Formats: sequence, C-alpha cells, structure tokens
Amino acid sequence: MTTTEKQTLGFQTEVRQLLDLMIHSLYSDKDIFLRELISNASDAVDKLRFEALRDESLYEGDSDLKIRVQVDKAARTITIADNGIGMTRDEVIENIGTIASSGTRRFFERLTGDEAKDARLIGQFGVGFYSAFMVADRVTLLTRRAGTASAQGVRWESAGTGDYTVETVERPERGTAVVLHVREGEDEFLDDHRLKAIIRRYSDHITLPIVMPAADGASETVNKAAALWARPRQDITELEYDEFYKHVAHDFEAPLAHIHSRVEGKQEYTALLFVPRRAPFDLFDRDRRYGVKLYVRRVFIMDDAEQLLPNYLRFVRGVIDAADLPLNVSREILQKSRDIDTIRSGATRKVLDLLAELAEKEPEKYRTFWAEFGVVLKEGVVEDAGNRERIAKLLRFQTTAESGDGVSLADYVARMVEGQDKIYYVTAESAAAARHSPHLEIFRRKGIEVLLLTDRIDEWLVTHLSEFEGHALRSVAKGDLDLKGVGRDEDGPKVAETEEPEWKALSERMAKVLGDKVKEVRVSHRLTESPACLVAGEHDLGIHLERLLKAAGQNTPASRPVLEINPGHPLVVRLRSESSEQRFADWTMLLFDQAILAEGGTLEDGADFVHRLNGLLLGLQGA
Ligand SMILES: Nc1ncnc2c1ncn2[C@@H]1O[C@H](COP(=O)(O)OP(=O)(O)OP(=O)(O)O)[C@@H](O)[C@H]1O
Repeated sequence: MTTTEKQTLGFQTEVRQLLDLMIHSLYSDKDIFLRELISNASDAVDKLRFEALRDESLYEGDSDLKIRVQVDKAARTITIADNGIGMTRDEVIENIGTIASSGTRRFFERLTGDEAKDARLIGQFGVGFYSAFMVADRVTLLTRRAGTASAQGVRWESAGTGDYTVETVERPERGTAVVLHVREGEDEFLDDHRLKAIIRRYSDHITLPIVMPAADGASETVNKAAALWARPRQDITELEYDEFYKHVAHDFEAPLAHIHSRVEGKQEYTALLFVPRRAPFDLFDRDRRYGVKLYVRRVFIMDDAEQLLPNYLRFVRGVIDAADLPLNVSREILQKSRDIDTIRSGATRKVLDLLAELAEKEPEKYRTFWAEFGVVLKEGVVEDAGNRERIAKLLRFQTTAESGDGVSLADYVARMVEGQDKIYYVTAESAAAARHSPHLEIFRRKGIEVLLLTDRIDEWLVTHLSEFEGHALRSVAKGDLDLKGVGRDEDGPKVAETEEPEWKALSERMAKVLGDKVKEVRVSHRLTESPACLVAGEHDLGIHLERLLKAAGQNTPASRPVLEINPGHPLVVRLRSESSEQRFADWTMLLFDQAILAEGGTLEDGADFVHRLNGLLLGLQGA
C-alpha cells in the first residue's frame, strides 16, 4: 500500500472504552479539553526547540514559536494549532490510536464501572488528546513533522466511535492543528471570551504565547507566557503552582509540597521542584522515567534528566533551569559534568530541607508523603553517605509502642528508658511476625521500645546507619544482650550458680545433636515465655537478611546461629532429665525448628518436622 492512500483503522480496545466514556460522560467541567490540547501543543514545541539545537533547519525559517486558538462560529469549529515538532503518519497512528501515556494508564487502573465516579476521574486525569471528544462529535488532526516535505502532511479524522481514518496530504505548515467540530449543545465553547477565560485559568504558565484573534482583528496573547519559575515567588499563586505541576508531571492531583528557589554562586540555577501526593505505578520499574526537566536559560533541553537528582529522590517532579550550561548539552555530557554535580547536590539539599520542614510543620502531609515514598527515601541512607544524617532524621518507623508508621528516631531517643543508650530494632517479613518475635520478650518485660523493621530495604538501611545522634543501632536478634540496669528491674531467666554446670552439660549435649546447624547452644537472657530462639553473631548478616539474600538467589556465606534456650521453660527443664537419646534428639530438633518458625522462617523439611512432632505427641499420650 502506498502511504498516500486513505486508511481506515480501528482503535485499540482501551481507546474505544475511553472514547465511549468521553462521549457519554456526565462530567460537567468539560473545559479541561483545552488544557489538555494546549499542554500537548506546548510539549510539541519544546520537542522541536530541543531537536533544533542540533539541526536548525527544522525551523524551516519560522522560529516564532506559538500556539494559536481560533473559533469559527459559522463552521462550529475550534482549532488549536502549534508550530511544534508535528508527527509523521506512523507517529500519528502510534500516538493517537493507542494508549501509551502514563496518565491514561493510571486512569484505567482507577476505573470502577460506576458512571458518575468514573466521570469525575476524567476531570482529575484529563486523559490527554481524547478529552477533545467531550465537546466535539468529530475531530480532525492535521500535522506534518518538522523537516519533512510538504507532501508528507497527515490528515487524521474520527467521530470518536470505533475507528479513524488517516491519509497523507499536502501541508505547507509544520506542526499540528487539531480541529474540533463542536457537538450540538456545547455552543458555549464557540465563544472567544469563554476560551480566553479557560486559557487564563489552566494554561497561564505555558511558556509559549497562546494567541487568539483580538476584537480589532489583530491577535492577542492570552496567557502570561513567561516561564513560571522565572517569575518572583510572591507573584505566583498556589493555583498557578498547582496547574504548572500538573502540566510538567502529567499528574491530575495537586502536589503535596513545592520549593521554588533561585541559587546564585558557583552555579546559577533556578529550581522549581514538587513532591507529588501519590506514588506512580512505576516507582520501582527499572526503566522508569525520572521527573525533572532540564532547561538552560529558559530553553527546554530534556525530560527526565536523571543526573539532576539522586536515584532515591526519583519521585520529585519539576524543572531545573541552569544559567551556565551550554545549550547543546547532552546526556553523555551531563554524566561527567562537574557543574551538574554542584547543581545536583544543591537540589538534593533543597529537597531534603523541604521534607524536613514538612515533617516539622505539617505532620499530616508528611505522613502522606512517608506512606507513599518512605521506602524510596530509605534508599538514600544506603546511597548518599553525605546526607545520611539528614535522611536519618526523616525516617519513620513502626515500633512496639506505636502501630502507625510514625516514630522518628528522635522520638525514640527522647523516650529511651533509664539506663538505655542503644536504639533497638527487630527485622522481619511483616509487622505481625516482628511483634511476635521471641526476641522481644525481655524488651517487653523491661518496657524498652523496639523498632519494627519490615521493608526489604531495612536490612540494608541498618547496615549503613550504625548510629543516630550517638546512639548505636542494635539488633535484638544479634550477639549477646546486656540489658542489666536498663529499663524496669525485670530480669530474664536466671540460673543458680550451683546449677551452672548442669546447664552447661545440657547445652553441649544439645549442640552435639544439632551439629553444624548451630555455632553453639547457650542459656538465654532474653527469653521469658518461649522455650528457645535463634541469635546471629554480632558481626553476622542476621538471619532475616540471609533469608532475603537466599530468596534473591544470592550466595551468602553460611553463618551459623546460636540457639538460646530458656532455663525457665518446662520443656527445656524437662530435657535435662531425658534419658532416651532418641527422644532427647527429637526434642532438641523440635526446639530448633520452632525457633526458626517463630521468626517467620521456613523449615528445610517441613514434613520431617511434622513427623517428629506427632511422634513426640503420641509419646506424651502413652506416658
Ligand atoms: N500537538 C501535538 N504535536 C505533536 N504530537 C502530539 C500532539 N498532541 C499529541 N501528540 C502526541 O500524541 C501523544 C498522545 O497524547 P495524549 O494527550 O493522549 O497523551 P500524553 O500527553 O502523551 O500523556 P498524558 O496523558 O500523560 O498527558 C503524545 O505523547 C504526543 O506524542
């Protein structure tokens, strides 16, 4: 088929669903269609500007970049035209016929099937180009990619039902014009004043002039058309910041917080950065997109400039406009640039300061932030040694004293008990498993608070955060515990001096049975209820971390735990007088397996455990 032929193509199923929603939508604020189309036009111009940095001929002699909005009352059309990058025929089919955009994918995730609810979502998401069909019963898109011949124009048209047509046409102008054939009953939009008001409301921050015919027939720039970040802070309203954020972040909700700052000195730059309210679905994707756009002296250079902020702040969205970088800066150059390092560390500090301020002054908002992005921020403790202390202050935990995710290390330190100088934590798969850990028994008795660490990253976090404000972080499941003089005067299990040799003999006898499963067996100071628990060596990885590494397929150095036994527990006491070697071995193995289970671990051979347990139960019955 020659490319000039007119093709009729079907929309992807999801697009059809979306269009159906638009057309039958009960959504009343239809005016967002204009915001969406202007936002696309502005992105298209940014792309052209960037590509033209390398190849000026793309301007085709016209570098007066702008967006035109025009109403034709008689023809009942609204046209939104840009002289941006434009699209080839293939690009039109790919971009307009299918759903790739992140915003729209998220929209679909939220659909409920309840018409009224779903209609409201449209307003929140905007859902891009397709929102044109809320006010139009037919949409024509004319476009030509910058740098292609005028015979390579493309005309796309659809009535928003199952299919659309594309054909190649002659088009002298570069860029894209979207013509909306306004639906019966939506006549309010065929009015210049109405459109101007909508533009001022939603698109004032767009850097390009948005031009409409003025009363006298000349043309008038409707928006401020100044880069929002370049304007003085005191002149910018919250609403303007919010709309700008929605545009750069392709988000539908207002952000949680922002910083707008102009830095002078070694590197001059302006940063306008936002913390979103909600985590995107691809926060943990390997090839996720980053959030910050790089501008150089108001000229858009690139999206997703990952060099501008460290990985653990990848949720931040916004703009950094650098004064001193060359316009032709590429990703490769950015990677090696010292100037960028300066900007990056400055911007990082600003974001961390913003979070600290939020935590202090708006704890409710900070809680929202933490719930959405806390896990990512934790990566910073591992990644960013220079800011480790700053980040440590921002961490929040669940503890044995509080079930919410709201305890800071400073809170913890402030309520440490008499004699306590360490920060204690336990790591486990889940908060429930952590709370039931036998290691906590003595802590509960003594009234000592313990942090419950249940995120995967936590194991790495504690290996990098060895102390907080002079207080060492200490696992409750590692090494020998010395809690003498700490907290309430409750001690762990005690062994009378005269009985020591006997306990020593028991420990050794058990250790023999367990062989190289354990490093040693010893009498516990931490258990008060459970019969036994496993303890890792002070410098070992820790039992939970080993399990995680194994699950991830990594080879871990085999470290052997210590089995601690509770001399106050009847099962253990009973073992001392067990004369049958077989039964002694079975009980010992049982205690060992129980200790693994109690920490949320899994047994190598579950069937063997069950078999042994049943054997012992039957033995008890016979006795
Ligand atoms: N005026 C235009 N000029 C050039 N390309 C355009 C234009 N309008 C739309 N496109 C292309 O079509 C794609 C789809 O647009 P659409 O508005 O549906 O979503 P989006 O803007 O990419 O994403 P989001 O939903 O996150 O806003 C755009 O990504 C762009 O590639």
